[in-house]
Amino acid sequence: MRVAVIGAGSWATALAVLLSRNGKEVTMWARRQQQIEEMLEYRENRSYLPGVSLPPQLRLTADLELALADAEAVVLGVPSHAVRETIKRVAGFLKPQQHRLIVNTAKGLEEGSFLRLSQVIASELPDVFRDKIVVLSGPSHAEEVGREIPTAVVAAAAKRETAEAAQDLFMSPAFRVYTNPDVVGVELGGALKNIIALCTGISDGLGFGDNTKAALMTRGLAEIARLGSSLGAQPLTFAGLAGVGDLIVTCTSLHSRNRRAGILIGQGKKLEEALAEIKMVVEGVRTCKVARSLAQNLGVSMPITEQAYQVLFAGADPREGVARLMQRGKTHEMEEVVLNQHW
Ligand SMILES: NC(=O)C1=CN([C@@H]2O[C@H](COP(=O)(O)OP(=O)(O)OC[C@H]3O[C@@H](n4cnc5c(N)ncnc54)[C@H](O)[C@@H]3O)[C@@H](O)[C@H]2O)C=CC1
Ligand SMILES: O=C(CO)COP(=O)(O)O
Repeated sequence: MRVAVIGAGSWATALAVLLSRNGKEVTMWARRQQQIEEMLEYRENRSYLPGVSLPPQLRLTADLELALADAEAVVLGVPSHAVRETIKRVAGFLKPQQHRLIVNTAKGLEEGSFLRLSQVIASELPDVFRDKIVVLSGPSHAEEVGREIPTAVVAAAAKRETAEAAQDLFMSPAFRVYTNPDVVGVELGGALKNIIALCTGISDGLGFGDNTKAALMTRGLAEIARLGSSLGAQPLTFAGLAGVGDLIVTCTSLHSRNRRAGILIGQGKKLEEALAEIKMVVEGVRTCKVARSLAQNLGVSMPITEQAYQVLFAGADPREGVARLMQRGKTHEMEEVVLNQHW
């Protein structure tokens, strides 16, 4: 299968390399010609994925039409805020008979519309492409995928054959792909865990310990599942790779951009300073804003997200944010379930 990978950041590059190693004919598109020249010169994406060689057969271009010309699968690897403008441009070159798979790999929610990214993509494409949209998510840092470190992810689509087509495309000895019909849950798990990763980073930056991290991750998962379920996700999806799996990797890995940004904020840096230092996209920042508004609109309780919002956007002291979480009114661990069933 011929594949166009749209974007040339760390994740797009790792996936383009993986697909090339899988024997696919891959063309990777970057919007800046200068980045293409750098990658052509060094056969390496030194800015976003240093140390990983680009296979000789991987084609590189800044010409979007050329990238899509003979592709059958399109893999979108741009950050969430760029998904709409990018798919709008891509749409102009898509042909229903030829382009059989549209895979989104970004993790986020659209600001303003509150849409999941597969919904953003669907809204910009003719209806004939609806069943071809797949979401790829799960615990998968580019730095490790680029080095063929064993990784397992999820491909979610409304139609089983579509998810299986993505499974066949990406599956390799070091990259295992499961399918899941719960597109809503898989997308929300991937987007919302970034907020919690920022928080565990902040906790680490403040010098708190493993207990704090475990508490944030577990209670973070509870609020992810609460918002997710209220938006139509299957609760069990959050116990899978796109839920707790991605939460674990992002909250504990030093590769995580979200966690690293959080550490800097916990150490006293302003949000802008932290983002400038990380250089790559820190999706949890935008997602925090969107998730907080969504939770407020739906009447869903998300206390950790609320404190993250206060710290990121309202100038709250992170230490006070932690204190407010610890000293909230008393509650039951599984209020919705246990209170209805036993008490
Ligand atoms: N890096 C990782 O390990 C993983 C990242 N992701 C997701 O993939 C998405 C991309 O993340 P990364 O590759 O880490 O980001 P990155 O910061 O490494 O690269 C972002 C790339 O997008 C380009 N870009 C920025 N604005 C653009 C625009 N308006 N139009 C076109 N291109 C634009 C940048 O020039 C850069 O090449 C995010 O949603 C992230 O959550 C998902 C799984 C793993
Ligand atoms: O989603 C990711 C890993 O699965 C990437 O997380 P970060 O953006 O925090 O690095």
